[in-house]
Amino acid sequence: MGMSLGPNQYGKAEIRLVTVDRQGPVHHLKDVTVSTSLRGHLERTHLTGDNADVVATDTQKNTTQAFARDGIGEIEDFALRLAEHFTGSFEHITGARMLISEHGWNRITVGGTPHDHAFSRAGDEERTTAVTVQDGQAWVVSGVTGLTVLKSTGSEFHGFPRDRYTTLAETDDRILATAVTARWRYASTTGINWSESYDAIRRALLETFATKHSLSLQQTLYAMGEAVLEARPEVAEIRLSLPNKHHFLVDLSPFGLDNPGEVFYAADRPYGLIEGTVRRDDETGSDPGLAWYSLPEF
Ligand SMILES: O=c1[nH]c(=O)c2[nH]c(=O)[nH]c2[nH]1
Repeated sequence: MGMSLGPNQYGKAEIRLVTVDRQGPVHHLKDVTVSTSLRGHLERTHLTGDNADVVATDTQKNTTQAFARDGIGEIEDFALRLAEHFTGSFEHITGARMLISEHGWNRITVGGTPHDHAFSRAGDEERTTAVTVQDGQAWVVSGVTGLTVLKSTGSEFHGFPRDRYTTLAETDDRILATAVTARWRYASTTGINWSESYDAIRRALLETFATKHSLSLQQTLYAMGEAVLEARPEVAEIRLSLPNKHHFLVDLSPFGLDNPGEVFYAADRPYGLIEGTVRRDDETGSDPGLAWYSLPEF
């Protein structure tokens, strides 16, 4: 039977890395998880077990740790540094994908003052980036995940088709809640202030979720993506994955009580999952298939 090796990559997954900038009395903390993947001419190890072209995953981990010695900086820059190092240093490694998620820490406030070196974890929200370098070209797809939001009114859902299996009541006032996963592809990989861009995109997502009167989570998804593209010219396209965190009105009638939108059951499963892309008409862009390949949750 004829066969050959198809697309493949390998690396070290979920390297946990915490750095402390202790140059002054006020320490700065960075907490990231890095996954490295290398691609290239790797037929030999797969077909014969000859490892002459294999940069060990242990070496990838060590390199990541060593590169953090003088600080990680912006996760996008750190990922680009690593990807360019691996592709530039080994002839048979022609591509690299670095995934980084950054976990937030807040300073503990003591008597109203932020403490110099004590922190509390910021919760489930993470800032993410996926940097791909392939044959000298680079793509940056950054994002946010675990951004959990809820609005207690300003959401309706009605007008959907009814068949013999439809039981859902139409509503003109419901809770809308989701945990936003967003990933956006930057049109360029240089000259961007990554943090400023991230903060502005996050703000646009939140403000639109809050202010857009919702007739469906799909409509809200599109409006959130549109707001980001309108506000940020550096973003070529954005993808959103929005689990509909259903809040069901509890039937209090067995207790002789009405329930005018006061008491809800927050179901965790199953959940609706609304996903979509918003892109510019004139965006021909780079190779999105490549840049999105193997991203978790898509
Ligand atoms: O915003 C929504 N979109 C749907 O597609 C859907 N389906 C459903 O049961 N509830 C909802 N809500």
